[in-house]
Amino acid sequence: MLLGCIGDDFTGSSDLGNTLAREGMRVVQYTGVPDGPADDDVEAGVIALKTRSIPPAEAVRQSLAALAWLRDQGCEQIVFKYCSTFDSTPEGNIGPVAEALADALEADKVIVCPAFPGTGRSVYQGHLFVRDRLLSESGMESHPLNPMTDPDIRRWLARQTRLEVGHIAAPTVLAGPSPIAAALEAEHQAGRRLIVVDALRDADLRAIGEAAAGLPLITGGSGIALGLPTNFARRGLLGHGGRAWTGQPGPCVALSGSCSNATRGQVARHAARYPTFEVVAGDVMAGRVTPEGLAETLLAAEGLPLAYSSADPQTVAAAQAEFGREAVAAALEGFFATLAARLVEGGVTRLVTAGGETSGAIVEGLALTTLEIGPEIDPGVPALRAGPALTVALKSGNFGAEDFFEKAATVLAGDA
Ligand SMILES: Nc1ncnc2c1ncn2[C@@H]1O[C@H](COP(=O)(O)OP(=O)(O)OP(=O)(O)O)[C@@H](O)[C@H]1O
Ligand SMILES: O=C(O)[C@@H](O)C(=O)CO
Repeated sequence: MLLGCIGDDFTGSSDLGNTLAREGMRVVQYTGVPDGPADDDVEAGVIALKTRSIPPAEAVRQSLAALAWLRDQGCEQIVFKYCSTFDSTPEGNIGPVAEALADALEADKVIVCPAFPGTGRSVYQGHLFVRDRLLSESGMESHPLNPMTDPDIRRWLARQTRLEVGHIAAPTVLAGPSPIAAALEAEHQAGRRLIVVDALRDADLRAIGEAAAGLPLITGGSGIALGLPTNFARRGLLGHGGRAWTGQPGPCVALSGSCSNATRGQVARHAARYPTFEVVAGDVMAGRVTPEGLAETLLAAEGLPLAYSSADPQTVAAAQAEFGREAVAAALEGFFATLAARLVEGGVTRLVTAGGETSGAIVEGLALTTLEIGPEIDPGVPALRAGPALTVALKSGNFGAEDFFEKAATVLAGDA
């Protein structure tokens, strides 16, 4: 294994796997730290953790355990993947995890770059944009778990870490790999170890990737990995891409716990065409709806049924005020995990999930240990094979076109 990756959630990990596979690496995504060694032909291993919204010390512990396994597999470079909208709170977990990994790897120039131009995320003058809006005006300011209220990621990150935060601005990035490498060195000499790097286009990310050849640790969204496979290919270290991926016929169900603007649009579109069932937070908290009962309904439904708890910010805020933010999130995630298990037991062979936390709970609930990365459904979302009779798509909240659920069902079937 050449490249070792640690993702702070499951959808984000498959987003990174998608980028690396598209760029020619043979990639496997693991759920948590594997018990045994990786297969010999794996070139990039992505360990998917669910550390985005847990206490920082626990996120650090799990990330260091992942690092130890990846080093045992021989990885010479590590990527720490977090969200392209920099999902975190003033406590963490991006800063604490990056800092711990940097210490363990003795990394003194650590790139921090959440840019993902393919989905409209760019970093300019240290500020994160989602298309033409600042992060803090993009809808992310009302995220259920980590409201992003400051678009200056240098300032946001500085609240999370003891390390000095540096910056490389767009003019240097546009000048190419050598000036970027020189600027990284200058930031290091100035004592700034976590270095936010501007990036507007894929070409910028490829240049940053080239400048990062040989760095032990790189952090960012999946875009930061765009240029890394070429570094290995140049040295003749890559084989010929992934194994052949095949789709899976059979029943398909979509489950959504994401409350992002994009997912709510996808749910609304889907509801106009297919059987759609709302999971109301208060009903779950009061036990008025059970995963077993809903599974039966979904299994009996025609077409491509969808169950969702996705709701607008006012509805989410009201549920959180009544039951507590963590309690309602845990109850809904547990509900979807059990629901998914009942659906697969009932014969579902294609499962589409929306929302990082939600998808993580479902993958854990189904005890899926390795995921083979398949074709891209929409930017950042690949089809995944989870076992001999199960394919899944784990959609990050804000990703995907309006008809994502339908599109995913088609690609999972191998029909695209
Ligand atoms: N109706 C609701 N009321 C309160 N909380 C909800 C509701 N629906 C979902 N949630 C919780 O909100 C959180 C949504 O996070 P999740 O990561 O699944 O989606 P997302 O943030 O849109 O996706 P991503 O992390 O990929 O951007 C989950 O913990 C979920 O349980
Ligand atoms: O980077 C992103 O936006 C996604 O891969 C993700 O991590 C959302 O959960």
